[in-house]
Amino acid sequence: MAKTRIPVIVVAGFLGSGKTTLLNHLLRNTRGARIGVIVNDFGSVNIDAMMVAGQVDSMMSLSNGCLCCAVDVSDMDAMLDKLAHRSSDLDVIVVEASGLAEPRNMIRLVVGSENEFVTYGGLVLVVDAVEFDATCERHPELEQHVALADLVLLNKVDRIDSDTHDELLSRLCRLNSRAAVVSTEHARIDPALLFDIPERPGPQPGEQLTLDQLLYEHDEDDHTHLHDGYDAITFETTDALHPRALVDFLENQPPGVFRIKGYVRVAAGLRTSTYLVHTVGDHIRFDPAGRADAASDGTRLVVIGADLDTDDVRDRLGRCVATEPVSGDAMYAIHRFTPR
Ligand SMILES: Nc1nc2c(ncn2[C@@H]2O[C@H](COP(=O)(O)OP(=O)(O)OP(=O)(O)O)[C@@H](O)[C@H]2O)c(=O)[nH]1
Repeated sequence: MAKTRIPVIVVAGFLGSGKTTLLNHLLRNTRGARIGVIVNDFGSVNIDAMMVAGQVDSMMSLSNGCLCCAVDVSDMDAMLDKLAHRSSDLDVIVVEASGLAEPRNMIRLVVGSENEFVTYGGLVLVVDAVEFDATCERHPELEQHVALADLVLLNKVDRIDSDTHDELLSRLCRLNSRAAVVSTEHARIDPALLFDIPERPGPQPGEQLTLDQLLYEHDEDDHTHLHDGYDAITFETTDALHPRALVDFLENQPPGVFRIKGYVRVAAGLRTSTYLVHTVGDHIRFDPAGRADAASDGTRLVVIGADLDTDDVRDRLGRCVATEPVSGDAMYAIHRFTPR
């Protein structure tokens, strides 16, 4: 089967909002995922320690200038090419934009990449809960950045009261009703919300825990559970789905959804086909599933997000099941989102 493309996640946020804190948190809680990192400079990321512990698998840094201003698509491609190639075993690449970067430019660099082994994995915007109002006054473009985000981390909620918290949540929701908003302290978010956690075998009895596992368990002891802020809903059916109904669901996702992934079996004309589907925010991708794929005899989708209405998500997906014969050209709805 073709190599799965490596998602490239852009992390943006105004100066001091907590981007580096998020990156360090993800690197300490990789849960076995292999992470490649592109940052402006490694000054504040504890890269040496991470390297020694085997937490960071590959890194690229732009030591002078701002990633978004100084880099054009070919520069970004040169960095991505070093991380993502045929023999790369990375699960995800995280690009940390500098605090003044324009997220739209960063997205353009990733989406415009000609590297065939990567796919855009979404924009994570870190918002400083304490400074949001003041920053918006000085830099109104911050509101547009919120509108672009696929996942908003409302960070530093330890420093605001619950009324302010509620107000901020509704304001962010007004600015972007589509994105999942997760409130965090010190950017502690479950990495599973951002990237797939690989199913690699855990330590056998008598085996030592890796530093990753030790760090992860340590975090779990000290703080609220990382997965408190989000839901993962699984939808399974052996009935084939209607391609147009499915695409309509994916293009008009329920509020709070951040990612959708899994296998779908769709029917059109006399054919049923199975695809691997992956969405993050507005970005939808269908890859034909290989024949030998064990999961290819039905639909199994996982919908991940914050404050999801489980019944609504299941009902809407249930309504995607094809109840009548579907015309063959309905498959074009999906072909719009298959790789060239
Ligand atoms: N109280 C509190 N402090 C936080 C939280 N998250 C981050 N900080 C602190 O805020 C400061 C800025 O965090 P960084 O992660 O460096 O922010 P950044 O977005 O990478 O900053 P730039 O690189 O300057 O854009 C640091 O001192 C962090 O320790 C939080 O949730 N609560």
